[in-house]
Amino acid sequence: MKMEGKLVLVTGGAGFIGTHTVVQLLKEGFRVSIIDNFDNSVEEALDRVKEVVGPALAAKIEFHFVDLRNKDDLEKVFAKSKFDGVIHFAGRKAVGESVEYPRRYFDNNLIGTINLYEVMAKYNCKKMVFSSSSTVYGQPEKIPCVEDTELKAMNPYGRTKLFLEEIARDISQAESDWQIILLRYFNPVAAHESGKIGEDPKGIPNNLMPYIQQVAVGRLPELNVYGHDYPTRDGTAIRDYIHVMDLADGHIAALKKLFTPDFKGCVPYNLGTGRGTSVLEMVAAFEKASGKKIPMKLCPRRAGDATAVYAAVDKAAKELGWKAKHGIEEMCRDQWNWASKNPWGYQGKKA
Ligand SMILES: NC(=O)c1ccc[n+]([C@@H]2O[C@H](COP(=O)([O-])OP(=O)(O)OC[C@H]3O[C@@H](n4cnc5c(N)ncnc54)[C@H](O)[C@@H]3O)[C@@H](O)[C@H]2O)c1
Ligand SMILES: O=c1ccn([C@@H]2O[C@H](COP(=O)(O)OP(=O)(O)O[C@H]3O[C@H](CO)[C@H](O)[C@H](O)[C@H]3O)[C@@H](O)[C@H]2O)c(=O)[nH]1
Repeated sequence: MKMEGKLVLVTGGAGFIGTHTVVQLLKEGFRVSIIDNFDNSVEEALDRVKEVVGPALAAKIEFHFVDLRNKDDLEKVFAKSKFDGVIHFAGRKAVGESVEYPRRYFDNNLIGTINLYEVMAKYNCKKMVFSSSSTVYGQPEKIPCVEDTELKAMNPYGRTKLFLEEIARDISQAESDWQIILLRYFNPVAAHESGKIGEDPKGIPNNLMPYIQQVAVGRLPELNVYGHDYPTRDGTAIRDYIHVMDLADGHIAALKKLFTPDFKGCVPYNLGTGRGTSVLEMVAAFEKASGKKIPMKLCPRRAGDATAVYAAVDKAAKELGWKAKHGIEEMCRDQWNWASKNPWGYQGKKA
């Protein structure tokens, strides 16, 4: 299907998954309009995206410094351009922070998204790809997680994703002209093969791969392994890590699906590999890819962590024609390529 020239609004386009998806959208022929407030990102990330795609495709990007919670600013963006669809990444995503500051999460994730739906409706733009998360499966009783199992939130961040899924379902039930795809990401890792863009968390990382990366480059002394008494093959917890470029391609597949005449309503899809990897296996793969030793400390379990989570991948394969291509070795290779070229992230080491 020809996507040439279609204009997509990407909220949170300066963030980790957003930057990688913008690269793939441009390569696919889309024009891209980005909204971001740099709450968890920096302008340099967008300059790097332009470097990666080159000047001809870079000319197809426009950027709006807008906070989704400001509905008037959001309206101005919609008043200027007619969008063919929206990919909605913008939001806060740290579980621990959400437990400590729940209102921050309800304010940003809920109000921002509700504003977006209101303005999309007003400007008759009704195709949406929404960033959901495997967090909506809670502590899954059955793995692999299939899309139509009962959903459960374990913390305020997870609750915002669950509420926003429910809101999407309600809207599409009441107004049949909406077409919405909910993408439930498993554990996104790695970086673009160029090593020019990647994940650059502010402060001490919460997630495993950015933490390992910072140990490897000497920013942190050792990795705390949270839990070594899980009923798994080596005692550490199991997750479904997915290369961010596969994830980006999953968004292209979802967007294309929204442009097919037969697509109706609001449909969830898992984006994972279907394969589980333990913490120790991930560390070993990273050590091999980087040639760096990762010192580790075995620690008690982290509150709220599930033993094992991985995706059922058949639905996305069958209905979106999408499958993850990269394995753990390639994920670690590309993570290290980004880390070794940018040990202190986009902005270098602060004096
Ligand atoms: N990375 C993961 O592990 C993961 C897993 C599952 C789901 N998700 C979801 O995917 C989405 C993208 O995640 P990411 O890892 O790229 O996060 P990220 O923090 O790197 O990117 C989010 C971007 O949104 C922007 N933003 C936040 N609030 C905004 C607002 N009110 N207005 C405008 N811009 C705003 C931030 O500045 C940032 O650039 C999020 O919704 C997240 O919850 C991420
Ligand atoms: O320093 C660390 C960080 C993590 N882990 C372990 O590594 C595994 C993965 O942890 P992450 O924090 O990287 O990922 P989670 O699966 O806990 O959760 C992340 O991915 C989910 C999607 O599956 C949700 O989106 C959630 O919001 C997001 O934080 C867990 O067993 C965790 O205990 C460590 O041992 N040490």
